[in-house]
Amino acid sequence: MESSCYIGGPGVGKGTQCTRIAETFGFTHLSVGDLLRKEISSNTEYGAMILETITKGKIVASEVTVKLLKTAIESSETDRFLIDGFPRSEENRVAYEQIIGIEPEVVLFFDCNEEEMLKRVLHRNQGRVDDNVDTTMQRLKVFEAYTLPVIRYYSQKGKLHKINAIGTEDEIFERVRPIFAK
Ligand SMILES: Nc1ncnc2c1ncn2[C@@H]1O[C@H](COP(=O)(O)OP(=O)(O)OP(=O)(O)O)[C@@H](O)[C@H]1O
Ligand SMILES: O=c1ccn([C@@H]2O[C@H](COP(=O)(O)O)[C@@H](O)[C@H]2O)c(=O)[nH]1
Ligand SMILES: [Mg+2]
Repeated sequence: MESSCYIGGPGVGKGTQCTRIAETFGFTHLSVGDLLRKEISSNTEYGAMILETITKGKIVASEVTVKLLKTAIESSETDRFLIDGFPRSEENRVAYEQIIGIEPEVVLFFDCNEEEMLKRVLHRNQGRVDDNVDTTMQRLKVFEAYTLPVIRYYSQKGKLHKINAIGTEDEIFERVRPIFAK
């Protein structure tokens, strides 16, 4: 199995770029946020807890997210994955590595200022419960407190690619392309 992870603040453009990377380089795109939203819309045992956590901009317990990821990976016919929006905390990272049993080959960190991220979230228009100022401010705090340590970890391991996420979608994709076009 081959995998790469994509992290960055709210609305920075992870999903947008992941879609293009997956299409261009033949990966299966797994968005952990989408897996969680599916649990809400399917009213599963975790649905209510996930809705509350997402609405507050907090991080869902690793046991739930890793379980969802494991099921998605095991039910896929491919073995090349692109994991969008995960790991969001050191706890997530350790749980993933223990349960799935491997580390991602590369980790992309999309970097952008908070003002632009907020603007992108508020213009998204997809009816997401977390696309509002209060939740986004909370998500930015969670990102600093819990996700930055993950970024530091992968940077120390030499796996991190920091991508400047300011510019057009095409410009950003051209910054990503050389990582995979080997
Ligand atoms: N380079 C860009 N410039 C301007 N807007 C962009 C850019 N890339 C993506 N967007 C837009 O910003 C919004 C957020 O993008 P996207 O959903 O890809 O972000 P995300 O990082 O996955 O966010 P989240 O973590 O909240 O899921 C979307 O409306 C998208 O069309
Ligand atoms: O690993 C994860 C991924 C997501 N969440 C929760 O979902 C929302 C939205 O996630 P997106 O990746 O931006 O779609 C996020 O704010 C978290 O509340 C999570 O807990 N763990
Ligand atoms: Mg997304």
